[in-house]
Amino acid sequence: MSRISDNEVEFIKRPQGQDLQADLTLSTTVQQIIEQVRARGDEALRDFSAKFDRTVPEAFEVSAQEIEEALAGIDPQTRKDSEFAIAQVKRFAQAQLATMQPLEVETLPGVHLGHRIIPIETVGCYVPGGRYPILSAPIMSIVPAVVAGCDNIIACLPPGAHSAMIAICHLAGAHRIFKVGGAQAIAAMAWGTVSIPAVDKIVGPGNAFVNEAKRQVFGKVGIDALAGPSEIYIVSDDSADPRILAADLLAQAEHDVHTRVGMATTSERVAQQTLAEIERQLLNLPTAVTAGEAWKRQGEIVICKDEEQLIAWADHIATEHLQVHTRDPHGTASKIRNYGSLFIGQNASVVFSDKCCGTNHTLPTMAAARYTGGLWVGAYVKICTHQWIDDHGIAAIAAPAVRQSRTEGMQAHRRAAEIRLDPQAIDQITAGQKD
Ligand SMILES: NC(=O)c1ccc[n+]([C@@H]2O[C@H](COP(=O)([O-])OP(=O)(O)OC[C@H]3O[C@@H](n4cnc5c(N)ncnc54)[C@H](O)[C@@H]3O)[C@@H](O)[C@H]2O)c1
Ligand SMILES: N[C@H](CO)Cc1c[nH]c[nH+]1
Ligand SMILES: [Zn+2]
Repeated sequence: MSRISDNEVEFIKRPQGQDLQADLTLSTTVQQIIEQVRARGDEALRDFSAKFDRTVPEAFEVSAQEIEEALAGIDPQTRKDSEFAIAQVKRFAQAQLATMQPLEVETLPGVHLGHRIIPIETVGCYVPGGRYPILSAPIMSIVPAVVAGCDNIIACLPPGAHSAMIAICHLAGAHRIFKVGGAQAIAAMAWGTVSIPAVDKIVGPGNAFVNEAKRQVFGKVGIDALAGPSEIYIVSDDSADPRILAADLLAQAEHDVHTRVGMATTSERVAQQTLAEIERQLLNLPTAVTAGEAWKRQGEIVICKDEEQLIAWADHIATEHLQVHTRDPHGTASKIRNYGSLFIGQNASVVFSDKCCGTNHTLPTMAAARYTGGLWVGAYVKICTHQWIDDHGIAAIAAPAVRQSRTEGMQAHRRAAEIRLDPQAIDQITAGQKD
């Protein structure tokens, strides 16, 4: 098992930012938003939209005419590129779904067990708005729901979102689209309001408010995972190109000042050159205000003594995106356990998954990659078991069930098993004459 601590590696740059998710007021703020939406429905949604989005839509649901206008307004090349991305995400989701098979197996003579793959009926896809209109975001949440065969696919996006985002929600296959963002959108989809239907499961990334709301409504509805501010980590040796490393780190840093970006390397030279290269590239990066702040607050470069330590450190970080830039990237990659998605070799930049190669870009952050992968078609289906048992099966399993129930003092359980074992005695068993 890989356990490693900060003092075992050498920090060339340490992150200085505080963890936004650890902000205690966040939990209380979100709890109040959820309570208000639950109690006052659409009225609360209007209040929170005015407060946090500075705009209150006339109707929360996007009308057929608004969809037509959004489709008419989208730049033709942007539409083509979005359709390309939809096709790639669909192709990969279909291939992944094909790996999930229904099961029928006879585990003992007469004991027939199985499972079915059942699409979730109603899903709510949160589409983040904010700093950039991320055109691939609706695709990543909606397309796998279509592939899974969900009956009702609801999309929520902040009221200020670019109209192209509405067009892409529609092209991706959303059945209904609503202009409501943040924690209030999550509360609305969990509890339902007059305008917004309650869903069975909520998926999709978002800011700290969105994620905290998903955490708090979990149980009332299912959630995919907590996918917060983007993260990238790179493991490298001295074969890596610091210009490429810096470009890939800054690509994710431009998302948000909370983006966590970092690199571990076995090469002191690569570490120092990447540090210098980041400062150089920031000088002419149009989004340097955000990317530079993210790098200042969250940026990290560490030196590991060998590949074994590099791998242990990567598992410790459990980042959303892990790029591997070593001489034998497949060899290194095969030894790593904790990541949201793995980018093997110099060509596999995170940007391709972000936009259009077909893997889902909604991935676990904040080290959730220790226990989950990212959003995928499997998140939109339930694997539900069933069983049927013939007389041979009863002979094999009823006696142990009777004995265990008796040992546990669960007499009603014992009777239910016993009447299968001895059907002629059902009246005596249920009358308590065989207790
Ligand atoms: N992990 C992933 O897969 C992934 C994918 C895409 C985007 N992201 C991340 O999603 C995030 C998107 O964040 P965003 O903010 O741009 O969009 P968002 O849609 O998540 O949040 C915007 C909403 O937050 C609410 N809000 C704003 N200020 C608030 C406040 N003070 N109190 C309560 N609510 C408030 C508003 O209602 C607004 O509609 C980014 O951090 C990005 O990195 C992650
Ligand atoms: N990197 C984001 C997920 O963390 C997704 C994205 C889309 N476009 C750009 N970035
Ligand atoms: Zn990105």
